[in-house]
Amino acid sequence: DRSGEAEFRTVVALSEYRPVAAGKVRELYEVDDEHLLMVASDRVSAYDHVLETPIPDKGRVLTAMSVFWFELLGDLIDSHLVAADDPRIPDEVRGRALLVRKLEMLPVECVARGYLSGSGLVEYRETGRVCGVPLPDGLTEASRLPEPIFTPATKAELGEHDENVSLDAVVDKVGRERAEQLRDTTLRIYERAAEHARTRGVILADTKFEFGLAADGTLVLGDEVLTPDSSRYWPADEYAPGRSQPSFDKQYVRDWLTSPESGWDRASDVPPPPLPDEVVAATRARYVEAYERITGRDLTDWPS
Ligand SMILES: C[C@H](c1ccccc1)n1cc(-c2ncnc(N)c2C#N)cn1
Repeated sequence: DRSGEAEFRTVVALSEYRPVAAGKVRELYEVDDEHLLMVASDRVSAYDHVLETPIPDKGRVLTAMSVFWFELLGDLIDSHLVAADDPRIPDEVRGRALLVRKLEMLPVECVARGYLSGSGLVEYRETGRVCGVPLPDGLTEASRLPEPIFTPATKAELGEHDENVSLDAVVDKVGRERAEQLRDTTLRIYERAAEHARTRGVILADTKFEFGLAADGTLVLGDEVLTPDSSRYWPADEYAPGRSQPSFDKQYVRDWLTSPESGWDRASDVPPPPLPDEVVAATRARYVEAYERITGRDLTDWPS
Protein backbone atom coordinates (compact mmCIF):
# COMPACT_ATOMS: atom_id res chain seq x y z
CA ASP A 1 0.00 0.00 0.00
CA ARG A 2 1.70 3.22 -1.17
CA SER A 3 -0.92 5.53 0.27
CA GLY A 4 0.60 8.64 1.73
CA GLU A 5 3.70 8.48 -0.48
CA ALA A 6 4.09 11.11 -3.21
CA GLU A 7 3.06 9.71 -6.62
CA PHE A 8 6.40 9.27 -8.45
CA ARG A 9 6.53 8.92 -12.23
CA THR A 10 9.11 6.23 -12.90
CA VAL A 11 11.38 8.16 -15.23
CA VAL A 12 12.16 6.18 -18.34
CA ALA A 13 14.20 7.43 -21.29
CA LEU A 14 13.23 6.72 -24.90
CA SER A 15 16.72 5.28 -25.41
CA GLU A 16 15.77 2.38 -23.14
CA TYR A 17 13.31 1.08 -25.75
CA ARG A 18 14.41 -0.89 -28.80
CA PRO A 19 13.47 0.78 -32.11
CA VAL A 20 11.46 -1.67 -34.23
CA ALA A 21 10.19 0.42 -37.16
CA ALA A 22 10.40 3.91 -38.57
CA GLY A 23 8.36 5.86 -41.06
CA LYS A 24 9.22 9.23 -42.60
CA VAL A 25 7.76 11.17 -39.71
CA ARG A 26 7.22 8.60 -36.97
CA GLU A 27 8.91 5.76 -35.06
CA LEU A 28 7.91 2.59 -33.27
CA TYR A 29 9.68 1.14 -30.23
CA GLU A 30 9.35 -2.07 -28.22
CA VAL A 31 8.40 -1.45 -24.56
CA ASP A 32 8.02 -5.07 -23.42
CA ASP A 33 6.78 -8.43 -24.76
CA GLU A 34 3.22 -7.12 -25.05
CA HIS A 35 3.56 -3.40 -25.78
CA LEU A 36 4.97 -0.94 -28.29
CA LEU A 37 5.43 2.82 -28.19
CA MET A 38 4.20 4.63 -31.30
CA VAL A 39 5.86 8.05 -31.55
CA ALA A 40 4.78 10.88 -33.87
CA SER A 41 7.46 13.47 -34.66
CA ASP A 42 6.94 17.15 -35.50
CA ARG A 43 8.39 16.51 -38.94
CA VAL A 44 6.23 17.16 -42.00
CA SER A 45 6.50 15.61 -45.44
CA ALA A 46 5.64 17.46 -48.66
CA TYR A 47 6.19 16.50 -52.28
CA ASP A 48 7.80 13.22 -51.09
CA HIS A 49 10.44 15.11 -49.11
CA VAL A 50 10.67 15.24 -45.32
CA LEU A 51 11.19 18.92 -44.59
CA GLU A 52 14.05 20.00 -42.35
CA THR A 53 11.86 22.48 -40.45
CA PRO A 54 9.69 20.89 -37.76
CA ILE A 55 6.13 22.06 -37.10
CA PRO A 56 5.77 22.49 -33.31
CA ASP A 57 2.91 20.41 -31.86
CA LYS A 58 2.26 18.45 -35.08
CA GLY A 59 3.12 15.19 -33.29
CA ARG A 60 0.82 16.07 -30.36
CA VAL A 61 -2.07 17.00 -32.69
CA LEU A 62 -1.83 13.76 -34.68
CA THR A 63 -1.54 11.67 -31.52
CA ALA A 64 -4.50 13.39 -29.85
CA MET A 65 -6.52 13.00 -33.05
CA SER A 66 -5.88 9.24 -33.24
CA VAL A 67 -7.05 8.92 -29.62
CA PHE A 68 -10.23 10.87 -30.38
CA TRP A 69 -11.06 8.59 -33.31
CA PHE A 70 -10.21 5.38 -31.42
CA GLU A 71 -12.75 6.48 -28.80
CA LEU A 72 -15.41 7.61 -31.31
CA LEU A 73 -15.10 4.37 -33.30
CA GLY A 74 -14.95 2.12 -30.23
CA ASP A 75 -18.42 0.71 -30.87
CA LEU A 76 -17.35 -0.35 -34.39
CA ILE A 77 -13.89 -1.81 -33.77
CA ASP A 78 -11.39 -2.42 -30.96
CA SER A 79 -8.09 -0.57 -31.15
CA HIS A 80 -4.54 -1.31 -30.05
CA LEU A 81 -4.52 1.77 -27.78
CA VAL A 82 -3.48 1.02 -24.20
CA ALA A 83 -2.57 4.49 -22.88
CA ALA A 84 -1.87 8.05 -23.96
CA ASP A 85 -0.43 9.10 -20.60
CA ASP A 86 1.47 6.47 -18.64
CA PRO A 87 4.75 6.13 -16.68
CA ARG A 88 6.05 3.94 -19.52
CA ILE A 89 5.80 6.92 -21.88
CA PRO A 90 9.06 8.93 -21.62
CA ASP A 91 8.68 12.62 -20.75
CA GLU A 92 10.54 13.62 -23.93
CA VAL A 93 7.74 12.22 -26.13
CA ARG A 94 4.81 12.70 -23.75
CA GLY A 95 1.73 13.87 -25.69
CA ARG A 96 3.07 12.67 -29.03
CA ALA A 97 3.41 8.96 -28.19
CA LEU A 98 0.93 6.17 -27.53
CA LEU A 99 1.42 2.95 -25.61
CA VAL A 100 -0.16 0.25 -27.78
CA ARG A 101 -0.52 -3.50 -27.56
CA LYS A 102 1.42 -5.70 -29.95
CA LEU A 103 -0.68 -7.16 -32.76
CA GLU A 104 -0.02 -9.53 -35.61
CA MET A 105 -0.30 -6.87 -38.31
CA LEU A 106 -2.06 -7.84 -41.57
CA PRO A 107 0.03 -7.06 -44.68
CA VAL A 108 -2.61 -4.81 -46.27
CA GLU A 109 -2.91 -1.02 -46.43
CA CYS A 110 -6.68 -0.64 -46.08
CA VAL A 111 -7.65 2.51 -47.97
CA ALA A 112 -11.16 3.91 -48.27
CA ARG A 113 -11.94 6.62 -50.81
CA GLY A 114 -15.02 8.80 -51.00
CA TYR A 115 -13.44 11.08 -53.61
CA LEU A 116 -11.17 10.50 -56.58
CA SER A 117 -7.62 11.83 -56.23
CA GLY A 118 -3.96 10.80 -55.98
CA SER A 119 -3.14 7.28 -57.16
CA GLY A 120 -6.86 6.49 -57.50
CA LEU A 121 -7.30 9.26 -60.06
CA VAL A 122 -4.21 8.13 -62.01
CA GLU A 123 -5.50 4.56 -62.19
CA TYR A 124 -9.03 5.70 -63.12
CA ARG A 125 -7.69 7.83 -65.99
CA GLU A 126 -5.75 4.82 -67.30
CA THR A 127 -8.36 2.09 -66.80
CA GLY A 128 -11.73 3.54 -65.75
CA ARG A 129 -11.29 1.50 -62.56
CA VAL A 130 -9.53 1.70 -59.20
CA CYS A 131 -8.24 -1.56 -57.70
CA GLY A 132 -10.45 -3.42 -60.14
CA VAL A 133 -13.57 -1.53 -59.08
CA PRO A 134 -15.36 -0.06 -62.16
CA LEU A 135 -16.34 3.60 -61.80
CA PRO A 136 -18.73 5.75 -63.87
CA ASP A 137 -17.38 7.66 -66.88
CA GLY A 138 -16.73 11.38 -66.71
CA LEU A 139 -15.18 11.60 -63.27
CA THR A 140 -12.43 14.16 -62.72
CA GLU A 141 -9.93 15.27 -60.07
CA ALA A 142 -11.62 15.33 -56.65
CA SER A 143 -14.97 14.04 -57.99
CA ARG A 144 -17.12 12.63 -55.22
CA LEU A 145 -17.61 8.89 -55.86
CA PRO A 146 -21.16 7.47 -56.09
CA GLU A 147 -20.28 5.55 -52.93
CA PRO A 148 -17.04 5.07 -50.98
CA ILE A 149 -14.76 2.31 -52.33
CA PHE A 150 -12.18 0.02 -50.75
CA THR A 151 -8.85 0.43 -52.58
CA PRO A 152 -6.27 -1.72 -50.81
CA ALA A 153 -2.55 -1.42 -51.34
CA THR A 154 0.56 -3.36 -50.48
CA LYS A 155 3.12 -1.52 -48.41
CA ALA A 156 6.10 -0.25 -50.33
CA GLU A 157 9.65 0.19 -49.11
CA LEU A 158 10.36 3.42 -47.24
CA GLY A 159 10.22 6.29 -49.70
CA GLU A 160 8.32 4.32 -52.35
CA HIS A 161 4.57 4.63 -52.95
CA ASP A 162 2.25 1.81 -51.96
CA GLU A 163 0.95 -0.29 -54.85
CA ASN A 164 -2.83 -0.43 -55.38
CA VAL A 165 -4.09 -4.02 -55.58
CA SER A 166 -7.43 -5.76 -56.18
CA LEU A 167 -9.56 -7.43 -53.53
CA ASP A 168 -8.50 -10.77 -55.04
CA ALA A 169 -4.88 -9.93 -54.27
CA VAL A 170 -5.91 -9.34 -50.64
CA VAL A 171 -7.80 -12.68 -50.67
CA ASP A 172 -4.57 -14.36 -51.80
CA LYS A 173 -2.79 -12.85 -48.80
CA VAL A 174 -5.30 -13.24 -45.98
CA GLY A 175 -8.12 -15.47 -47.30
CA ARG A 176 -11.57 -14.55 -48.55
CA GLU A 177 -13.36 -14.17 -45.22
CA ARG A 178 -10.68 -11.92 -43.70
CA ALA A 179 -10.39 -9.88 -46.95
CA GLU A 180 -14.12 -9.21 -46.99
CA GLN A 181 -14.02 -8.34 -43.30
CA LEU A 182 -11.22 -5.82 -43.99
CA ARG A 183 -13.23 -4.28 -46.84
CA ASP A 184 -16.48 -4.07 -44.88
CA THR A 185 -14.81 -2.76 -41.72
CA THR A 186 -12.70 -0.20 -43.61
CA LEU A 187 -15.77 1.19 -45.38
CA ARG A 188 -17.89 1.24 -42.22
CA ILE A 189 -15.25 3.15 -40.25
CA TYR A 190 -14.61 5.56 -43.14
CA GLU A 191 -18.31 6.35 -43.53
CA ARG A 192 -18.73 7.01 -39.80
CA ALA A 193 -15.62 9.27 -39.75
CA ALA A 194 -16.50 11.08 -42.99
CA GLU A 195 -19.99 11.80 -41.71
CA HIS A 196 -18.59 13.21 -38.46
CA ALA A 197 -15.99 15.32 -40.28
CA ARG A 198 -18.65 16.70 -42.64
CA THR A 199 -20.63 18.06 -39.70
CA ARG A 200 -17.42 19.97 -38.77
CA GLY A 201 -17.05 21.48 -42.26
CA VAL A 202 -14.26 19.15 -43.28
CA ILE A 203 -14.24 16.64 -46.14
CA LEU A 204 -12.49 13.35 -45.37
CA ALA A 205 -11.64 12.47 -48.97
CA ASP A 206 -9.80 9.23 -48.20
CA THR A 207 -7.93 7.48 -45.41
CA LYS A 208 -5.63 4.51 -44.76
CA PHE A 209 -6.03 1.99 -41.95
CA GLU A 210 -3.77 -0.80 -40.77
CA PHE A 211 -5.34 -3.71 -38.92
CA GLY A 212 -3.84 -6.46 -36.82
CA LEU A 213 -4.99 -9.57 -34.98
CA ALA A 214 -5.03 -9.85 -31.22
CA ALA A 215 -3.92 -13.12 -29.63
CA ASP A 216 -7.56 -14.35 -29.65
CA GLY A 217 -7.89 -13.64 -33.40
CA THR A 218 -9.98 -10.48 -32.99
CA LEU A 219 -9.52 -7.84 -35.69
CA VAL A 220 -8.03 -4.71 -34.11
CA LEU A 221 -7.40 -1.23 -35.51
CA GLY A 222 -3.70 -0.38 -35.32
CA ASP A 223 -1.35 2.36 -36.39
CA GLU A 224 -2.42 6.04 -36.44
CA VAL A 225 -6.01 6.59 -37.53
CA LEU A 226 -7.71 9.37 -39.45
CA THR A 227 -4.86 11.82 -39.03
CA PRO A 228 -3.92 14.40 -41.69
CA ASP A 229 -0.89 12.18 -42.41
CA SER A 230 -2.97 9.05 -43.05
CA SER A 231 -5.88 10.85 -44.72
CA ARG A 232 -6.77 13.63 -47.12
CA TYR A 233 -8.68 16.36 -45.28
CA TRP A 234 -10.14 19.20 -47.40
CA PRO A 235 -11.95 22.32 -46.17
CA ALA A 236 -15.57 21.74 -47.30
CA ASP A 237 -16.22 25.42 -48.01
CA GLU A 238 -13.48 25.45 -50.67
CA TYR A 239 -14.50 22.16 -52.34
CA ALA A 240 -14.70 22.32 -56.15
CA PRO A 241 -14.16 19.18 -58.26
CA GLY A 242 -12.01 19.53 -61.38
CA ARG A 243 -8.82 20.69 -59.66
CA SER A 244 -6.55 19.50 -56.87
CA GLN A 245 -8.09 20.53 -53.55
CA PRO A 246 -6.27 22.53 -50.88
CA SER A 247 -4.98 20.27 -48.15
CA PHE A 248 -6.52 21.38 -44.84
CA ASP A 249 -3.15 21.23 -43.07
CA LYS A 250 -0.35 21.33 -45.64
CA GLN A 251 -1.50 23.88 -48.19
CA TYR A 252 0.59 26.77 -46.78
CA VAL A 253 3.69 24.56 -47.01
CA ARG A 254 2.85 23.44 -50.54
CA ASP A 255 2.10 26.97 -51.74
CA TRP A 256 5.31 28.42 -50.31
CA LEU A 257 7.49 25.58 -51.64
CA THR A 258 6.05 26.05 -55.16
CA SER A 259 6.23 29.86 -55.02
CA PRO A 260 9.18 31.82 -56.51
CA GLU A 261 9.95 32.95 -52.96
CA SER A 262 11.32 29.55 -51.96
CA GLY A 263 13.72 29.35 -54.88
CA TRP A 264 13.03 25.62 -54.93
CA ASP A 265 12.42 23.57 -58.08
CA ARG A 266 10.03 20.72 -57.27
CA ALA A 267 11.09 18.85 -60.43
CA SER A 268 14.69 18.73 -59.26
CA ASP A 269 15.81 16.22 -56.68
CA VAL A 270 17.20 19.00 -54.56
CA PRO A 271 15.76 18.89 -51.02
CA PRO A 272 13.38 21.76 -50.19
CA PRO A 273 14.78 24.79 -48.30
CA PRO A 274 13.87 25.50 -44.66
CA LEU A 275 10.41 27.04 -44.12
CA PRO A 276 10.01 30.68 -43.06
CA ASP A 277 8.72 31.23 -39.52
CA GLU A 278 5.37 32.55 -40.77
CA VAL A 279 4.74 29.39 -42.82
CA VAL A 280 5.62 27.27 -39.78
CA ALA A 281 3.29 29.31 -37.54
CA ALA A 282 0.40 29.22 -40.05
CA THR A 283 0.85 25.47 -40.53
CA ARG A 284 0.93 24.83 -36.80
CA ALA A 285 -2.28 26.84 -36.49
CA ARG A 286 -3.94 24.71 -39.20
CA TYR A 287 -3.04 21.47 -37.40
CA VAL A 288 -4.44 22.82 -34.14
CA GLU A 289 -7.56 24.09 -35.96
CA ALA A 290 -8.08 20.70 -37.62
CA TYR A 291 -7.88 18.98 -34.25
CA GLU A 292 -10.17 21.40 -32.42
CA ARG A 293 -12.78 21.51 -35.20
CA ILE A 294 -12.87 17.73 -35.69
CA THR A 295 -12.85 16.80 -32.01
CA GLY A 296 -14.48 19.81 -30.32
CA ARG A 297 -11.62 19.51 -27.80
CA ASP A 298 -8.98 22.06 -26.81
CA LEU A 299 -5.41 21.04 -27.58
CA THR A 300 -4.25 22.77 -24.38
CA ASP A 301 -6.03 19.97 -22.49
CA TRP A 302 -3.74 17.38 -24.14
CA PRO A 303 -0.55 16.32 -22.31
CA SER A 304 2.77 17.77 -23.46
C1 LIG B 1 3.86 0.54 -40.18
C2 LIG B 1 3.60 0.78 -38.76
C3 LIG B 1 4.49 1.83 -38.17
C4 LIG B 1 3.96 2.61 -37.15
C5 LIG B 1 4.75 3.61 -36.60
C6 LIG B 1 6.06 3.83 -37.07
C7 LIG B 1 6.57 3.00 -38.06
C8 LIG B 1 5.79 2.00 -38.63
N1 LIG B 1 3.71 -0.44 -37.93
C9 LIG B 1 2.82 -0.78 -36.97
C10 LIG B 1 3.27 -1.92 -36.39
C11 LIG B 1 2.64 -2.68 -35.28
N2 LIG B 1 3.08 -3.94 -35.06
C12 LIG B 1 2.54 -4.66 -34.07
N3 LIG B 1 1.56 -4.20 -33.25
C13 LIG B 1 1.09 -2.94 -33.43
N4 LIG B 1 0.12 -2.47 -32.57
C14 LIG B 1 1.62 -2.12 -34.46
C15 LIG B 1 1.12 -0.80 -34.63
N5 LIG B 1 0.74 0.28 -34.79
C16 LIG B 1 4.43 -2.29 -37.07
N6 LIG B 1 4.69 -1.34 -38.02
